[in-house]
Amino acid sequence: MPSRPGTRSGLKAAAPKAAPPAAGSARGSVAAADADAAVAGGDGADSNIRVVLRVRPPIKRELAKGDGTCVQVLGSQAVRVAPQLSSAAAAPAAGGTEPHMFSFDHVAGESADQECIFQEAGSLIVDNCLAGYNGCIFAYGQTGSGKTFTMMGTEEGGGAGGRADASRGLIQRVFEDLFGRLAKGRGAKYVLECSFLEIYNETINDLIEPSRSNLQVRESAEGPFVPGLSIHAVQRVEDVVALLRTGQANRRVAETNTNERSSRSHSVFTCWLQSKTVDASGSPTTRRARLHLVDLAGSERQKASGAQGERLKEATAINSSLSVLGNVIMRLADRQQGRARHIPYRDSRLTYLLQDSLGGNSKTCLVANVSPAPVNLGETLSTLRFADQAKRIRSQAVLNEDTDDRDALRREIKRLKGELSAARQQAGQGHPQFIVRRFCCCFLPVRQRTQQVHPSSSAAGPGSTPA
Ligand SMILES: Nc1ncnc2c1ncn2[C@@H]1O[C@H](COP(=O)(O)OP(=O)(O)OP(=O)(O)O)[C@@H](O)[C@H]1O
Repeated sequence: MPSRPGTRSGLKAAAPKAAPPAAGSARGSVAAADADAAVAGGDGADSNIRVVLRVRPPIKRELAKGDGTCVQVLGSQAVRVAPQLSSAAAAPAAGGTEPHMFSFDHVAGESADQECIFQEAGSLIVDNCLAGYNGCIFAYGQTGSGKTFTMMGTEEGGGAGGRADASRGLIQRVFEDLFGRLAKGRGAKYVLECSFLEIYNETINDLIEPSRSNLQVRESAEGPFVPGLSIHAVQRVEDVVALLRTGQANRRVAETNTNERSSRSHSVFTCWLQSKTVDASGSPTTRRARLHLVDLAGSERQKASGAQGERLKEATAINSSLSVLGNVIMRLADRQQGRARHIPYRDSRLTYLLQDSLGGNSKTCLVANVSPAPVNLGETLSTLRFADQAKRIRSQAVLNEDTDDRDALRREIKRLKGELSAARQQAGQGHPQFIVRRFCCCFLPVRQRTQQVHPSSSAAGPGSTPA
């Protein structure tokens, strides 16, 4: 089983409701992790958060207004933002203020398709995951900037389903790549399990089994986890798509002035992978990785979104948790420059749950989404500043790998056999009690030794602490 706190705490892996695994077993024994590919993948333990910027095309409403654009993509890594830039003209319009320049690992313009975003944001994370590193991809940006489009694709319910559909999202593509790579393996085994939750008004709810609501975050040696969350074994991409559909259907979505289908909660799709490979000499290696795929709710200005009542309450919770996220990122970036900083992870459920992915044991990629419309200039600049700070954060991912060193085991067996044969020889010369004592002294704690080998001994009285 993958090393995940839910398993260790005794939580049983729930059977996937939407897509039962192939008959008999929850384990993926049909395919194998390709050890060579897994080892070759990954980019080492230390790396900065990778930042990919995606500028979505103008939507109908924005085109109808005819305001042009405020974002200009300059090559594959730079972007310029100014109050009014037409996509044809490079210079800011007359009276425009100084443009703001930003650079990122990759900048995807309006024409970039979903596959391009997968190649830039997902592919390396899959490499790292197979190599045994935890990973996280999170989509950030103002409401209506394209986060859900990026992560889930267009079809309602998550992922477009058909593999030929070009609009399927990043999460589906990550699993297509992952399963494809696992299937190329030779003889090794893997186990893949997933969960899907939302953080709505600071409450954690299970998106696959909605009766599991108001869940808590706990910490374990392997990072934060959510006890009580249902966990589902998956064996093929279709299982993942079914989970995404079920979860998206249960996620809170509502119409606002700025987005017809605005996500009112943060969603976190998590998968745990454990793969076991055997090298040419017969030595097995087990690798584990946890991958968070996060579609954040978008920041919104009350005036623009027209939120009232329940919508306003949601917007306030969204904005406040995003503000904690911004604060965490700012402080982590400060810390990178040598300034001592307390990181307020516990100020929101989102940052508490994702603390490992933000400043710790994870390979993380941020997909920052922006709208090109001049009316969104303020929000676009704020997203770009957030992304600019995120790219300065360096995480130290830990390789989750166990290698059984057969040679070492053989040497140990040989040594123990030698000791046993020496003890036998001595036994021929001494009293049998001596052998029993010698054996017990090796394997029992002092107190038990005293009581079992010398039941009448008073050297260790009741209540005394073993040495
Ligand atoms: N790259 C893109 N190409 C075409 N259409 C896009 C693209 N990105 C977003 N859209 C469209 O823009 C609209 C808003 O996108 P989406 O719902 O993904 O935004 P969001 O950031 O998730 O918003 P919210 O935070 O309110 O949930 C949708 O109609 C979506 O189809």
